[in-house]
Amino acid sequence: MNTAPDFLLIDGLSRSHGRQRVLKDITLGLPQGALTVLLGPSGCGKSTLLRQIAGLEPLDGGRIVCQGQDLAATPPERRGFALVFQDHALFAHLSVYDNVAFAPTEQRLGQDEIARRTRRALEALQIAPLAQRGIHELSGGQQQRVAVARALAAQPRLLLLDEPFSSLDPGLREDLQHMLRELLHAQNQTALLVTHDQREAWALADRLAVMQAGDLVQAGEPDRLYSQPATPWLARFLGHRNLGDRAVWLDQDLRLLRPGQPVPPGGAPVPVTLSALRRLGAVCELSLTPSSTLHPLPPSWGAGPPVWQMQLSRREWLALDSPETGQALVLRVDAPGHRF
Ligand SMILES: Nc1ncnc2c1ncn2[C@@H]1O[C@H](COP(=O)(O)OP(=O)(O)OP(=O)(O)O)[C@@H](O)[C@H]1O
Repeated sequence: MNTAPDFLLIDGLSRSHGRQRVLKDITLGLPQGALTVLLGPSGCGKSTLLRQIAGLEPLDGGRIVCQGQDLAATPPERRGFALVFQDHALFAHLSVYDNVAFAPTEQRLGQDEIARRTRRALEALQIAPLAQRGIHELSGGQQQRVAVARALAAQPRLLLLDEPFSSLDPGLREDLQHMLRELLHAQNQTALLVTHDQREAWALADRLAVMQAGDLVQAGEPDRLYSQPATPWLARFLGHRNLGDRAVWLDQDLRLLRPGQPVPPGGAPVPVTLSALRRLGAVCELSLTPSSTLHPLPPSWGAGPPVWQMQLSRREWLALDSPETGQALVLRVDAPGHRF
């Protein structure tokens, strides 16, 4: 659990366009050094909130407090925030390298530090080979990566990212998400990233905030939102589908077996930890302890090779990505001893 004090407090923000209430009394803290992901369907108000934090959109109510200081009178350029919006806004007359080196140079850092930060950001975004190119010689996706690298190299007080990887292919996007997360942590960078892509949110978020139609539905640790969604809408949005009281049968690759499906050959018992499940593309939470294991069923439970049954201490929610559909399946698992 993150106990660091909030770096930024969004306190009761609202915004309307005509009769449409785009933001309804949003309150959210951004912890120092953490990446908070703001997730929600298209049009729910994410970008509006980001723009308000940046100082580019008026507030109809509420306040934004950064390290104890109300930002109402602080113009965007004095906030010390870096923004990556969907239009990139790169310096067209500068090379890729000079775009990324721009902020460290303005900050009058030493030559070595400028070069180090610039190189690190270029490498993280996998654009070092493009360093000497002009901006007009880049694809849209490459420009997007330059924009992210430029913002990272600035090491701002707060990094604001609006759908920063939207133009990229899925494979590259996943690589860059991984690199971004590593670099943000290495820099202890406080950041807020907006996306409507759930995979991106799960890959990146230290904290997750989900919006729906101008409301902040829930914010907190991603696993907590997943296992204890605050509203039925959020449960559905996150992919929960209750399959009822059924036994959970898993093969050694943690694939779900349907009733009656032939049991594949088993392997060694698989220790189940949250991180092991996540590596396998699954999410499991609530009170599954790190020491929980999958045990082979005793032979009396059926002929044939062993399968694994998850031993759980009490009623749990178990969510696994279905390899067939790519959708998350959530199963309610009853206590051991209960025969399904
Ligand atoms: N200048 C404006 N005038 C009128 N309505 C606006 C204006 N800007 C935004 N809106 C409306 O406010 C709502 C929220 O827009 P916003 O861009 O914040 O959503 P979003 O969650 O970021 O969406 P997306 O993921 O599609 O970018 C939308 O219904 C949008 O049409």
